[in-house]
Amino acid sequence: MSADIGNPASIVCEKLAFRYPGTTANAIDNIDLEVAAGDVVALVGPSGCGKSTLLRLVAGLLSPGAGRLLVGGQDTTSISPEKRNIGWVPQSYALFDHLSVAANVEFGLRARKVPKDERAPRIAEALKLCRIEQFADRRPQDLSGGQRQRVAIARALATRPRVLLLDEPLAALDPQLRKALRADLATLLRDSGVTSLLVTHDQSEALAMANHVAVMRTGVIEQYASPERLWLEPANAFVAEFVGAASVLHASALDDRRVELAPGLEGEIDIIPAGPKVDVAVRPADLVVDLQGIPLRVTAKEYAGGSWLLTGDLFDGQAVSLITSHTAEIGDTIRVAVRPGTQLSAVRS
Ligand SMILES: Nc1ncnc2c1ncn2[C@@H]1O[C@H](COP(=O)(O)OP(=O)(O)OP(=O)(O)O)[C@@H](O)[C@H]1O
Repeated sequence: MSADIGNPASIVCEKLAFRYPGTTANAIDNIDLEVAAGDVVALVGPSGCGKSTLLRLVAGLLSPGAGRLLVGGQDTTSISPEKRNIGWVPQSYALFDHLSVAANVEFGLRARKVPKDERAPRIAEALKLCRIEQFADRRPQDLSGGQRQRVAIARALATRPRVLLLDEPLAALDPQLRKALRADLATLLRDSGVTSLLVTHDQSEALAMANHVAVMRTGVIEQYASPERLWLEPANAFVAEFVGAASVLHASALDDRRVELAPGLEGEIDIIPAGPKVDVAVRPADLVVDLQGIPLRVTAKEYAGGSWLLTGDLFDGQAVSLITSHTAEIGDTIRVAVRPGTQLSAVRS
């Protein structure tokens, strides 16, 4: 699919900045970002980092304080939100419960003043793409959360947007459904061919759904890369910790590839270190319980379904987590080593 659903546009932010009136800091600060036409991109980061603000700027609900925003190569400064041809899927879906699914989708077309005779084929096309044709006559309240989400997406896609913006698209679903539906949603977005920009605060959702991920912190983009690159080559400790649930340890280089993460805890890294000291991302799957290993005093435990996520302090004070089938109590000391065969990621900057 589907050249006729939309004609996807690229999105380019050049030194984009925005400050809310009455505040002293920029909510978005000097952002450079290039989203290719047809790409699926996630904006991810902790609460308050500026994800929704960036989405609202692209939608035209806010105007940049500085910098430029181009959609399809065109500077948006002089294009009103209605003329931008951008689809918006709000977090709550904002469906009309008194209207059928088809009428909800038609609503978006009416709002865009699409002539009546063009509406029926457009509605059919959007319902088909979202695989909800069979629900055309139902009310949204008689659908599951996942199906309601598809109605909201169908309503946006029927307008043949050049860009689709999704604000926390899975937030209204319960946790089990969230995980089950994220692959479905990713497939739908890719099949639609529309450039999609989605906001999430959940790094695992961003990695699972997007082709590229912008990791944000306090108004800036810390790294913009494919999920794999983010995982393998985190630009800094924040990205490693936020995206990979990693602890960043200050290690000493032993030779070309081997490092000492803490006294007695050695591992291999993926690059030749530039100097005697190197920051290394250590993720929960990188460590194992090992009687020959070094002591770790357990400070927190969390059941992770068949295994435990244990967090603790190494004796030099650095905190790490590991996922293990061994259980331990808070306050216990266990022994840990780097999982044999693991290549740890050096943090480049
Ligand atoms: N209407 C507003 N007036 C003033 N400040 C605002 C307004 N909306 C957001 N902000 C501030 O701008 C910054 C960015 O907010 P934004 O809503 O974009 O963050 P976010 O990453 O989407 O957060 P969340 O994940 O919690 O939704 C925050 O510091 C926030 O307090």
